[in-house]
Amino acid sequence: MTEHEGVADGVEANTRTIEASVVTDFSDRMSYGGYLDLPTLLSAQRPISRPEHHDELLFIIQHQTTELWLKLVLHELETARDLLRADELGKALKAVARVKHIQKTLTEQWSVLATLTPAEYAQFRGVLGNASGFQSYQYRAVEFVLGNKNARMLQVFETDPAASAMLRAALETPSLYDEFLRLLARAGYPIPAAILERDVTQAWTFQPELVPVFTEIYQHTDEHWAAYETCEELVDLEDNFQLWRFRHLKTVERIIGSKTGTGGSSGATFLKRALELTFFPELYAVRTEIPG
Ligand code: HEM
Ligand SMILES: N[C@@H](CC(=O)c1ccccc1NC=O)C(=O)O
Repeated sequence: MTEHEGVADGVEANTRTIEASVVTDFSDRMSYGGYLDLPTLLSAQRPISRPEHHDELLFIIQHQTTELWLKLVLHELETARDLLRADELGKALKAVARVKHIQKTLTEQWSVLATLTPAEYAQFRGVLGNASGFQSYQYRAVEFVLGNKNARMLQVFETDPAASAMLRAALETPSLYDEFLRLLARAGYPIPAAILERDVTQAWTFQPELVPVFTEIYQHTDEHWAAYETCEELVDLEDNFQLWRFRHLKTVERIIGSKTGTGGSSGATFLKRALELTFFPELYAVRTEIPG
């Protein structure tokens, strides 16, 4: 046993001796909480139910952690898109790999919220008014970067100039898929000019002329390895995105059944329709074309 400032510690006391070299004076130094701005972060959970409902904190933290991860997803996808524009394919794939791990974390995270029962949620759902995840501008920006553009989604942000400006920029910027196709064209792949010059503010729709291009890539993978690998990474992104949507739907069904949403939609029925949206339809169509 060792003695430290008169307090017994060590193995017997089941405490750890703090080494003398450990820094304790932060009057003039960067600290953990200072660097991370914890006072701001940890004062941003403000339940509004009165009397305060125990489970509202879970609800808030589930959403805030999702928004934090979405901030990083957006940052990485924008970087990946810019790297594709600069013909830096390897670096772009590195960013996509990180996004895939975040998506898995976000999908897993639904199990925490699923511990909220219908009766518990009903006790504070009323205070949410018309607030809804439908108004998540970061979620919408991620959909836009992946190519599912929809100018009508900007309507709900009319009273939020910063969110509107951010989303309008995302709407008007070529998507990750647009930049991949442009990269393929620069590398000599026969991507039709009309696709390369498309109005990038419109939602991507299925382009049958691309399927033979991808079929060639998928049938002769050795000759087209970089393109092939990128295609499969994009399919992973879409697959992961759909899994998140599916878990959202199933969590919603178990908590509010088929009630209408606070955002004004039909609820689960509306969310089910999102499962039919697709980012990279040609990369799924190519599967049908592989002989065998
Ligand atoms: C008790 C938990 C939840 C319920 C009951 C719920 C319910 C709903 C409903 C009914 C909608 C449709 C829009 C509406 O009319 O409100 C919706 C949309 C949405 N929610 Fe949730 N939600 C829950 C948790 C979450 C969480 C934790 C997130 C994470 C940020 C989230 C993100 C979204 C997004 C992004 C949309 C728009 C989806 C789309 O456009 O397809 N939701 N939610
Ligand atoms: N749309 C949900 C409410 C909801 O989940 C929500 C409310 C405020 C802030 C974020 C939310 N999350 C997802 O929609 C509902 O209808 O119960």
